[in-house]
Amino acid sequence: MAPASGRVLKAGVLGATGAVGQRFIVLLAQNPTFSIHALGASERSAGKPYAAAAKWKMSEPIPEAARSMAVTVCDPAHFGGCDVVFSGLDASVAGDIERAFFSADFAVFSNAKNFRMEPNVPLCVPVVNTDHYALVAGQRAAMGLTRGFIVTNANCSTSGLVVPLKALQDRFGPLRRIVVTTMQAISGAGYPGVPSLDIIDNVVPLISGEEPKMEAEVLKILGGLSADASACAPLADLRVSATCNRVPVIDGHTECVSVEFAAATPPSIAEIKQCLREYTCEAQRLGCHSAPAHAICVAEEEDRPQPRLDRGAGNGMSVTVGRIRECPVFHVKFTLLVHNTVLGAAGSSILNAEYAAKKGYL
Ligand SMILES: NC(=O)C1=CN([C@@H]2O[C@H](COP(=O)(O)OP(=O)(O)OC[C@H]3O[C@@H](n4cnc5c(N)ncnc54)[C@H](OP(=O)(O)O)[C@@H]3O)[C@@H](O)[C@H]2O)C=CC1
Ligand SMILES: N[C@@H](CC(=O)OP(=O)(O)O)C(=O)O
Repeated sequence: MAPASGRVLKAGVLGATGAVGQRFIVLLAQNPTFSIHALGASERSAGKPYAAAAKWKMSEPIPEAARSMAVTVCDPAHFGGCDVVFSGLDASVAGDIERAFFSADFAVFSNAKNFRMEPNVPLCVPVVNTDHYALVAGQRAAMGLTRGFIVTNANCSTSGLVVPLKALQDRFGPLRRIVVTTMQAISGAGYPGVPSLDIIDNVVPLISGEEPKMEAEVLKILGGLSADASACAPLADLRVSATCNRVPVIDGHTECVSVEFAAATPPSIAEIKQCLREYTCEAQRLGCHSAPAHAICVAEEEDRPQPRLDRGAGNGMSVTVGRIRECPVFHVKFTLLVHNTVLGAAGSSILNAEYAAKKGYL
């Protein structure tokens, strides 16, 4: 995809050495819209070549474009010339560092939780709610910025969940109640993450802070904006209950979902499957490079989706939905799979930035 400006955009990556940062490097090195221009991490990594600073965990080799680039601290002064800055920073430092970058007029695309629930910050899953970019104008006006803004992407489990929910909401009207139980991969906890003695041969029924995040983020993403587009307007009538578990899978979060529609007569299972198959989004229609051909892949096999078999769907940008069947308590239940570091993290940030480029925000 050529950006609106027709030139390749220079990208900086904050937190470039971490689990999400490494995924950014792999994806950006293959992306025609961006070139890798600057890499930032902590004082521990600063001054080292990227290959020495990152404990590389991707199955792809370290891209040549980044291998010998020097890592710097995350100071805007080191990111001059960047058209866009992607953040895979640890949440303990992301707030102050990301604020410093957008205050310095950089366009920031963040994976961290710190700004997600700010009313004037788009919490954008790029195959779901790119209409929330309308908030950017007010953000710039409020802060006196000309080029800078911040767009966040969602928690990795939220990112998968909202895709089929958006398709169902658009076609069949408001949803009333959602119950979701996740089985989340260990890469979601970053590196070194969960100790091996905790996770091998085991399931851990707690991911601290995850459940309230999911429950709140869904309402913001599926909601609208205020009439003057200055703030988001989260859904008020949808109730979401999440239970989150850590399982011994490397990549790919699996989620069991039950949905109740607000309508008295719910759609049939056949109508629901057709709706999910037919779902398309604006990023696809604009021809953004990272937009998957199918935002939702409907699996007909009775034992799918599975993380090892389905996490690569759409290069990690599709959500696979299977086991779609009637729910004796709510209306429908299904199982979905999302690649947590692609659509659930770096891939969404990159598609968000491709969308921003197409729409003239960059
Ligand atoms: N993993 C996932 O599936 C998802 C993660 N996220 C979010 O993305 C972010 C990154 O997660 P993840 O990659 O898993 O985490 P990691 O712990 O693997 O990586 C954290 C990164 O932050 C850097 N960092 C830590 N402290 C500092 C500091 N003081 N100054 C500058 N940089 C610092 C680290 O650099 P160094 O190597 O030098 O220490 C590293 O690059 C988090 O906010 C996380 O919540 C969101 C969705 C999904
Ligand atoms: N907590 C998620 C990953 C993550 O970091 O999410 P968040 O950015 O919402 O804190 C997981 O462990 O799988």
